[in-house]
Amino acid sequence: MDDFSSNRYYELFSKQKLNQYAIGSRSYKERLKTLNKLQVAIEETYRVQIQEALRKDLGKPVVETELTEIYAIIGDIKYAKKHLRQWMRKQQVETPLALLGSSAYIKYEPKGVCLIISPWNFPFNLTFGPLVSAIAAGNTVIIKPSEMTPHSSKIMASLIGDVFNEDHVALVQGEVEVSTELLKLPFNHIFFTGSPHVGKIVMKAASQHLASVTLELGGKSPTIVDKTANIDKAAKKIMWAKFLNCGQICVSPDYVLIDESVKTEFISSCKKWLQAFYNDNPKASDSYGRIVTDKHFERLSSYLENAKTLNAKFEVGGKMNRTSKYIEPTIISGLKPEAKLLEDEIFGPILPIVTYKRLDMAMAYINSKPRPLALYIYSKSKANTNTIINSTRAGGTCINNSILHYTNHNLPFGGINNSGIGKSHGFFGFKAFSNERAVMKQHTFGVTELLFPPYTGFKEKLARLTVKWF
Ligand SMILES: NC(=O)c1ccc[n+]([C@@H]2O[C@H](COP(=O)([O-])OP(=O)(O)OC[C@H]3O[C@@H](n4cnc5c(N)ncnc54)[C@H](O)[C@@H]3O)[C@@H](O)[C@H]2O)c1
Repeated sequence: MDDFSSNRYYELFSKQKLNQYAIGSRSYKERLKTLNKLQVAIEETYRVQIQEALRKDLGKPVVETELTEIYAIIGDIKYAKKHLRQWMRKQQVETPLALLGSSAYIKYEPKGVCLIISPWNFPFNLTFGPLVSAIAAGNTVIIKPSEMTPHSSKIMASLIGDVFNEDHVALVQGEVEVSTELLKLPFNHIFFTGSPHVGKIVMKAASQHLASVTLELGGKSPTIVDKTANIDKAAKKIMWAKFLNCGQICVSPDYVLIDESVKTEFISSCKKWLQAFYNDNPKASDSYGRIVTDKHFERLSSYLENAKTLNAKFEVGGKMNRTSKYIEPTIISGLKPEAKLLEDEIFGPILPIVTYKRLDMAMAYINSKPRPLALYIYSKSKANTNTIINSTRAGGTCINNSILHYTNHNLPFGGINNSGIGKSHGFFGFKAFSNERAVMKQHTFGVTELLFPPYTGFKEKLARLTVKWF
């Protein structure tokens, strides 16, 4: 249901604006208490409701919900709780000789009133993940989840209402108009997760108030499989990663670039693993999801039509059912460069296979496209792996696996240019929602005072000395 009223948003925003200093000055222990409250609500009170909502919105199997939504958020909360005291501490920095008699530190202070706009593919994970960073950093927050997963949004609204006062954290539901109205408000920081297309709209709106932004976007994440790779293991991991959440993951392997000499072996291993994962019948399998909306189903089926028109080879799958929004795990080779599957981010259970003759050709292909969020490498060769990493650019990379770099809280998560701006997770998320305030304190007489006007010949010599020696 749309919660659409610009006055209501202005009121909410104003309440949070007034309250931000009280929230921001809460102690470590108080922030910890808030994180604990959120953890209990997710882990205990709402756990079953979260599972049910995701089953209704995305046909998500319970195991996937547990791992990719509940475990992911609880992991974020636990990590933040473990490190928060240290993150909140003043970070002392060195003092250069020229500033003798002073000391300095960095204070991570809350940015203020923040907006989180989240997508539908992991509705809980991608809403609560940034929220954990935002509240750990001491901000107030307005959240706008995706309209495409209404059951999840409803549960999140209820959970947020239970845990927070609305002058600290509030959730508003609705479609594009709601985001548009919210984006008119002078937020201190906007954290957006979604498509590059909408990311540009968000950045433009943010520029009106010079709000800082974190943009977690998408794009085509390539997977290179070279001829030294363990082909069977690579196929197993890629089949898992590609068809998890029906391919509707920002870091899903979008397409495979494979040495032409190992393509046949790879495809036959892929077939074997798909049969094993889904008992040779994904449609009847509890382990396989569905496409989120009719619109996305139509988009994906148009890609398959386009591939057929261009005489591509369907190595696996291709069957669809409009009513249940089912698309079979599908692998396609022999695509012409102009195929839609090689142009748009797929975000669905279709895997194009592109062959290369030489590794440098694979890298040139990747570098001819916008910079990806993730680049995966399957190889036993250290030299090949290093060459690929050094000759390409990507938000993140996983070697001999896919997706899992996302789950390590010690790594920054985010894209580069078209795939995103800024980083999240762990300390990087805390930093995204903090202003790094530079504080310098003069204790005694400062050397710089010797250089105050009037500028005598002695001071000129002193200035030269400073440039030379300090
Ligand atoms: N980098 C990441 O962490 C990450 C994670 C998940 C998804 N994604 C990306 O998100 C995309 C899929 O998600 P989606 O379809 O929900 O993305 P989307 O960009 O269509 O929507 C994301 C959010 O923006 C809002 N929105 C849509 N149009 C808007 C507009 N014109 N103005 C303001 N707000 C608007 C939506 O209501 C939703 O809440 C893919 O590109 C995927 O790669 C990125």
